[in-house]
This record gives sequence, structure tokens and C-alpha cells, in this order.
Amino acid sequence: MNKLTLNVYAYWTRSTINYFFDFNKRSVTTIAMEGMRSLEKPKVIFVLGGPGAGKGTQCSKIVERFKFEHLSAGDLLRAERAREGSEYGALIDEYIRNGKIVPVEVTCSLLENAMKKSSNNRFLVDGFPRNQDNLDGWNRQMSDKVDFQFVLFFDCPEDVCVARCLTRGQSGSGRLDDNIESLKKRIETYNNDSMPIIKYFEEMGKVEKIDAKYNADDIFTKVEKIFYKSGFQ
Ligand SMILES: Nc1ncnc2c1ncn2[C@@H]1O[C@H](COP(=O)(O)OP(=O)(O)OP(=O)(O)O)[C@@H](O)[C@H]1O
Ligand SMILES: Nc1ccn([C@H]2C[C@H](O)[C@@H](COP(=O)(O)O)O2)c(=O)n1
Repeated sequence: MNKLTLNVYAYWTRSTINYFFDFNKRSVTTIAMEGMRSLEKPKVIFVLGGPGAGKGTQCSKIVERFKFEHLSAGDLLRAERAREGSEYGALIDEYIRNGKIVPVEVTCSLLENAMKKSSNNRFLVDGFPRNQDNLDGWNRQMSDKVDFQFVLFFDCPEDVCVARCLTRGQSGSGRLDDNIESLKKRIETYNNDSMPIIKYFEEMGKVEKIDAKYNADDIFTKVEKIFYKSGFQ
């Protein structure tokens, strides 16, 4: 074997060893990261605010920008109500028409099932917890299983909320509760039952409050800042 052949052979051997070493190093790191991620509890942000405050609108933007999954308690309940054979359909219907809050056992199970089905590890839980029963049920069933971050609170004047919901109803939302009678009850429920829950989280220093009367893009600029500050990219 001449000197050139030997050099080529040595170079090839070194490159091959380096390649496999690097490859293995990378794959071990990658596997470890994936393992750690799958062991991490899912991160949960509660999104609260009055009816029509713009929770759903902002959640869509957050999903697009920060890759969260949006779980709207109201949407899950409406889907369950519409599901053929649901044992809760009639009950949900009655609660929604009257602007009342469905018992937590139903809502929390829908949320937990949706989280289990998802491959995502970041969730926006929109419209929950809406009263003390919701909060107690969540603490019993879910709080140990998730990594709660904060409440994103869209603070919006009542007249703005009502106007937005009525416009949404007139534009064909198809929602049974986008009418003035249901809205009066929803706002009463919000003031009496949901506000104390927001205050409770506020006292814990866990509320990020946003003035929600402005246009959706300006509001989202403020939302983005909160997410960056909280370490989301
Ligand atoms: N910043 C905004 N300015 C004007 N209209 C808005 C704004 N944000 C949302 N809307 C409109 O107001 C209506 C209610 O918005 P959205 O559904 O996001 O509110 P929500 O808080 O999720 O309501 P709900 O609790 O009743 O489900 C929608 O028709 C939406 O297009
Ligand atoms: N935690 C929840 C959330 C919603 N509901 C019911 C009652 C609400 O009026 C209705 C619509 O909710 P929205 O889409 O406005 O968030 O759904 C409930 O009982 N419990």
C-alpha cells in the first residue's frame, strides 16, 4: 500500500468515525430532549373575559403565532350538545339558553379528553373556569396534571360586549345565545360568578389583564408582549 493510499484510507476511517460519533451524539441529545418534552406537564393558560370580549378572536391569533392549541369550553359544550346520542345534550342546551354554567364534571371531562387527544403541549383553555364549581372541579381533576401559567383576562366594557355579540348574531353566528335576552343572563352570570374567579387569580398575582375595547390587531400586540415576557417564542 503506498503512502497516498494509506492517507486516503486513514482520512476515510476518521471521517466515518466522526460521522457516526456526531450522529450518535446528536441523536442521543435529540432523543433525550424529546423524552424530556414528553415528560413535561402540558402548559395551560386560562382565557377569560365577558361574552364577546374577543377571547376566541385573540386565541386564533395566539394559535397561529405561538403554536398553542385552543380549547374553548363553550365550543366543546356546543359540539357535545350536537353529538348524536350524547347523554348531556338536553342538559347543555338548557344551561346555554339560560346563560348558566354547565356542571363542571361535564366540561372538565370534555377538556381533559381534548387534551389527551392532542399532540400539543400548550393549551389555551378559553371560557373556563367560569365559576367556583368550575374551579373546584378543575382542582380536583386536572390541576396536578398540568403546568398552569396564568389567566389572560380580556377586560371589556359591557356595552361593547353586548354590541359585538348582537352583531355576531346578526351576521349569522347561529348561536342560540347571541340575543339580548340570553346576553342579559350571560352578563349577570359573568358579573356574579366569573368575576370572583378572576379576582381570586388576581390576588395570587396570576392575571395578565388587557383592555379589550380596542381593535383586534392592537390588542394582539399587547398579547404578544405578555407571551414573550412569559418565555413563549
Ligand atoms: N377587538 C375587536 N373589535 C371589534 N370586534 C371584535 C373584536 N374582537 C372580536 N370582535 C368580534 O366580536 C365578536 C365576538 O368575538 P369573539 O367571538 O372573539 O368573543 P368571545 O369573547 O370569544 O365571545 P364568547 O364568550 O361569546 O364566545 C365576533 O363577531 C368578533 O369578530
Ligand atoms: N366553562 C363554561 C363555558 C361555557 N359554558 C356554556 C355557558 C355559556 O354561556 C356558553 C357559551 O360559552 P362561550 O362560547 O361564550 O364561552 O357555554 C359553560 O357552561 N361553562
